[in-house]
Amino acid sequence: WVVQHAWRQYIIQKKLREQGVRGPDRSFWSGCVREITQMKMAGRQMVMEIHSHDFLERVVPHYVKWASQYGRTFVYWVGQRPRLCISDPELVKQVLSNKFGFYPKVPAGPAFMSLLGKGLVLTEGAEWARHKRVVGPAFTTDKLKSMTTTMADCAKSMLDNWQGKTEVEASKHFQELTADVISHTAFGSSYATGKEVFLAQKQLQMIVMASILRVDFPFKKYFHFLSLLTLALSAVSGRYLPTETNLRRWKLEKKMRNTLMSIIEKRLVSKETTGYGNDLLGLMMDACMSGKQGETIMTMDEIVDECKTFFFAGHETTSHLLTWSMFLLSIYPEWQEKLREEVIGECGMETPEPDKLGKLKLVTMVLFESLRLYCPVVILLRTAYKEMKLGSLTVPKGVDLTIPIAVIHHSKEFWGADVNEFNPLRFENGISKAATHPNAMLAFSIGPRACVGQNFALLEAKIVLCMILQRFSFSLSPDYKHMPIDLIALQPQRGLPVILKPFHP
Ligand code: HEM
Repeated sequence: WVVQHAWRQYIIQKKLREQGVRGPDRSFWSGCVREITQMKMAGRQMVMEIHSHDFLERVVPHYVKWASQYGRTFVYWVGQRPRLCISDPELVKQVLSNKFGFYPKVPAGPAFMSLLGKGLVLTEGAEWARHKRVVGPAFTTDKLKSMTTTMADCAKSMLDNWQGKTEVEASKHFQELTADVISHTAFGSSYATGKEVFLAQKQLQMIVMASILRVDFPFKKYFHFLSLLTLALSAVSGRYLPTETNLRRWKLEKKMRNTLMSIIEKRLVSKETTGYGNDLLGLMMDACMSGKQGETIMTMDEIVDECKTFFFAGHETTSHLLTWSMFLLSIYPEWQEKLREEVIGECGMETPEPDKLGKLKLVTMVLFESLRLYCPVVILLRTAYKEMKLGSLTVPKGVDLTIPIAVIHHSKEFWGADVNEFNPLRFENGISKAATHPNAMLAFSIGPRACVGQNFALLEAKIVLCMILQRFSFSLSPDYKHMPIDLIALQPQRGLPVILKPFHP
């Protein structure tokens, strides 16, 4: 096994080197993981100036260092796996737009699998297409419009809670709000039971995050000598041994599954009288049962996994979009004013209606600029299913491809000299004209695997921002520390404390 791996690594490295692709030194077992961890740990000590949006040295220091040493396309190793970093949007487009599945996602580890299940995010090929047929219809424009009132109601209860307060930790409130929205829109009247699933998933996520941050080898200090043994042990204990963490994980997984199954079974019983319901779950169940000749398109277990996927993919990312937008509007009060004027001009002090939301051009531009500067998803990973031609490169089979979204979003080459400045007007003529390459904006990814929930997220963020602007003016608290960190998604390491003042027109 060792010889086979060593040979494979040698061949891949040789093929890439012959094409001029270079990269840092690596150890056979851990690749470049130690160096990456050290650089990231050092990055985490940095506190940035509030108006500086160039967080790459802090969040992805290894890309900055290696791109400056080896050029924009370089190779590094994570354990046994080679990762080819590509940050040219033309190459990125070729990878993400491939319709034949030649660049599938890198297989998820057991921790992510337990968080998301085999839902839309983690499936491939025919299985993915089957899921997409069921999930896609739940996100059409009409279906989204019908969710506007629910979203506004959830935002209203958060803002009622802000009433009378002079300071709030906004990121915490946004996490609760987006969880509320997804629980309501996914489960409608079964919202309270649905929220239990969400709470279990949150705890599961803590376990996953802890395992990402902790390099947990039993004999860490003898790592060099016992690396094979320790890797094998940690792989086995990570998955199968009844360690304290695994026991907690299994218990939470069971709780999530049982709760979701009970909601689904109730819907099956009430189908004859009330139908499956008009929420995301109901729409999925409807699409699922309406196959040709009554055939079932997805099993109950698959619907359970899809619900987990919505929760996970749908609430964290959107809450960070809201957090970073609020941060930016706090430090650029002139933009806060412009947006308030636009919102009040279109919607007055009323709850925003779907047709009015479409007219809020400045709000949309600010959300895009926020997604560009502080993209919640920092990198995408794919793998070459077979030897592939990519631009002038031949990518050997089995090489993983890293697409560093944050690096592309902060590249002068595509966004111009003001790349690290907050300039929403760059989106005046739409996303495809904002940069020198039409696909330089990758916050929701592109191609067949692009985010299915992007319109949901933008709608929710618009409604919430509008309602905040109608009721409050806000600025950063002196306690805020500008420390963006990538913990599954990009977020402020110490939250976002903001000072609130009631707004009266
Ligand atoms: C600001 C908010 C959001 C951002 C920045 C975001 C970003 C992304 C990105 C970059 C991907 C591609 C991941 C990859 O290829 O590895 C993705 C996929 C996905 N997102 Fe989102 N997302 C957001 C909100 C949502 C919401 C609200 C939902 C659902 C309610 C959602 C559901 C999904 C799903 C199911 C996929 C997988 C699609 C597929 O593979 O076909 N996302 N998202």
